[in-house]
Amino acid sequence: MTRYLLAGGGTAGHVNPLLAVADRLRRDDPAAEILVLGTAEGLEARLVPERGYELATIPKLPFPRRPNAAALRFPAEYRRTIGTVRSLIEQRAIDAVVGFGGYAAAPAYSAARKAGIPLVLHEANAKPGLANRLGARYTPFVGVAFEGTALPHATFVGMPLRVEVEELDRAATRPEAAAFFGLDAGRPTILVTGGSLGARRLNSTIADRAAALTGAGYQVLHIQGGRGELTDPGIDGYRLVDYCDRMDLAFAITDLAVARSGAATVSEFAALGIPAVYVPYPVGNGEQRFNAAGVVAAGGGILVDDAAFLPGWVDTELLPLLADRERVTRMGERAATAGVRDGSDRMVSLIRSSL
Ligand SMILES: CC(=O)N[C@H]1[C@@H](OP(=O)(O)OP(=O)(O)OC[C@H]2O[C@@H](n3ccc(=O)[nH]c3=O)[C@H](O)[C@@H]2O)O[C@H](CO)[C@@H](O)[C@@H]1O
Repeated sequence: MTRYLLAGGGTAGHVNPLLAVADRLRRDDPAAEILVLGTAEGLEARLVPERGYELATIPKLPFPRRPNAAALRFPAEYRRTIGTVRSLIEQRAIDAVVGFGGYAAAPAYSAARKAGIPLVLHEANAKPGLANRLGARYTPFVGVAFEGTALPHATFVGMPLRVEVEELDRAATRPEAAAFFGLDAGRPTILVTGGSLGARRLNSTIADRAAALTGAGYQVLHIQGGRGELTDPGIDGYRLVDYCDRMDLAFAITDLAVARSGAATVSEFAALGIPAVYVPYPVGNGEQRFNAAGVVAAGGGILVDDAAFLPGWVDTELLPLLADRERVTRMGERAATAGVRDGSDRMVSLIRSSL
C-alpha cells in the first residue's frame, strides 16, 4: 500500500488538479492512502473534505516580500512548519509527497527532502510560482501543464483534469446542463467566469452589456465568483450564479466563454474545445497572459487587456464575433488542438516513476 501526501491549495486553480490526481491514484489503487496538506483559509478547506479526502492544515505563511516584523518572524515560523510536516510524514508513514505549489507546498517540499522520500511537483501555470521554483531544485520529478514552462527537470504532462471534465461529452450532456441552469439547450450560450474567486472587471462589463448580449440571440451563464457583488437584473436568457460546483455542466452548454486565463480554466477550455475571450488577471506575477498564449496562438482564443475589457469593447468586438457563428465554431476546433485530456494519467505515471 502506498501512502501519499498531496500538498497545495489556495484557489481552486491549485486544488482541482490536486483532486484530479488524488482521484486517479485512488482509482488505480483503491488501497492507496491519501492525505492532503493545505491551509484553513484556502478553498481546499471546503473542496477537499467534500471530495472525500482527509485534510491536514498548516498556517498560511506568505514569503516575506519586504523587511518588516512579519519578515523577521518568518524564518522561525517557517522552520517550525517544516518540522510539523516532517512529523506528519513520519507518523503517517508517507511514501511520497506530491506538491502543486502555493503556501502549503513549500514547507512540504523541504520536509520531504529532509525525510528522504520521493518528491514530485506539478506546476499549473506557464510562469511558475515561487514555491515550485524552490521545490524543483530538490527533485527530478517535475510535471508541467504547459509546454515550455521554465523549471529545472520540467516534464510536460498537461493539466490533471477532474474525471467529470476529462470524460465530458458536451453534446450529449447539453440538455441536462440546460435543465440544471434553467437555460434553453437550443440557444447559443456564453459562459462568463472569472476563475474561482471571480473578477470584478468581467462582472461589471458583462453586467452592463447583458441585455445587448441576450439581444444578439445568446444566453448568458454568468458565474460571478466569491464576492457576489452583482444582483440579478432579471433579463430573459441571463443567469447569474455565485460559485458553480458543476463546471462540467457549465462547459456542456458553452458555445463561447469570456474568462480570466487561470491555468485550470485555460486547460479545461482547450481540452474541451471551448473557444474563449481571455482577459488575463493584470496583477500577480503576470502568469495569466502566459497561460493563454498557446491556445491564442493556435487560434482558439482572443486575448484582451483587463483595462480594455469595457462595455465599448463588447459592442465593437464581441458582438460582431457572436454574429459570426462559423468563426466561433472554428475557434473551438482550434482550441481543441492545443488541449490535453490525459493530464491526470500522465501525472500519475510521473508519480509512479518516482517510487
Ligand atoms: C487571481 C489568482 O491568483 N489567480 C490564479 C488562480 O486562479 P483560479 O483558481 O481562479 O484559476 P484557474 O482558472 O486556474 O482555476 C479555476 C478552477 O475553478 C473551477 N471553478 C471556477 C469557478 C467556479 O464557480 N467553479 C469552479 O469549479 C474551474 O473549473 C477551474 O478548475 O490560480 C491559477 C492556477 O494556479 C492561476 O493561474 C491564477 O492566476
